[in-house]
Amino acid sequence: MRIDVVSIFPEYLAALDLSLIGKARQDGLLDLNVHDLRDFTTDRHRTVDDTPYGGGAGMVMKAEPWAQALTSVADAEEAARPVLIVPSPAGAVFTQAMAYELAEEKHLVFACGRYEGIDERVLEWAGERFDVRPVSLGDYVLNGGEVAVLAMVEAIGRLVPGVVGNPESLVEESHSDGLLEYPVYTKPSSWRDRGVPDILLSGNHGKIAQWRRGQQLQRTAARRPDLLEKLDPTQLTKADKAT
Ligand SMILES: Nc1cc(-c2ccc3ccn(Cc4ccc(CN5CCCCC5)cc4)c3c2)n[nH]1
Repeated sequence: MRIDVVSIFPEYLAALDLSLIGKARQDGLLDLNVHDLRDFTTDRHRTVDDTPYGGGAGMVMKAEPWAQALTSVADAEEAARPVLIVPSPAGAVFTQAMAYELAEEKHLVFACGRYEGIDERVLEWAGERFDVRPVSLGDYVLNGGEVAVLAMVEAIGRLVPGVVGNPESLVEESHSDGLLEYPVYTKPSSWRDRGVPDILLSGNHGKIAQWRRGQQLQRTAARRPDLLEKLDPTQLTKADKAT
């Protein structure tokens, strides 16, 4: 998978050189390229913003540097129509389902806005060449798109085959079955007078799986009842309903 990120703060994305995603880049599993939007300006001051039409606070990102940058990255990979993900408070909320879907794509391009956002005409213009997706990380306002891109690249990248050593660990995670995950414990078995649930020390894997499922349901009911509402009834077994 090829990923291109365009930002006026390319150093913000340095964290993607580390750990799993960094190793995947070295292994050639992820071809991740970060670009400085200012490299696509033509004036001496490398201007990327200007005042908003209609007034209002702050500045808006100019369209032309984005058009130059996006054309350059689209040409870099002849793969089918790249997906252009534009972090925005006004986007569809990013979910694990979206991460799975995007992990199948050949070419992802992330446009990191700053200031008060990007001139809307860029998203309209990009529609010819890209599958344009405004995406929100959640219902809170960040100062720009970079933090959202770090989160999304990590969530998507770890689903690309070979990136996570043991694919087993991708199966039982939160949200992959529509529920929150169960609690985990490790040695010592007694820590500051706190023990580990006996069932986990029993070696009875059937009962352990049952207990873990019960914990998922209890946690989800307590912390995210909205997820329970969304559950497809076929995803709940008879035993679940007895919990
Ligand atoms: N999930 C999530 C993603 C983002 C995100 C993503 C991308 C950018 C680019 C800039 N910002 C900062 C910003 C966004 C909005 C405003 C308010 N708004 C501006 C337009 C006119 C009306 C009022 C102010 C500043 C961004 C914020 N935040 N949260």
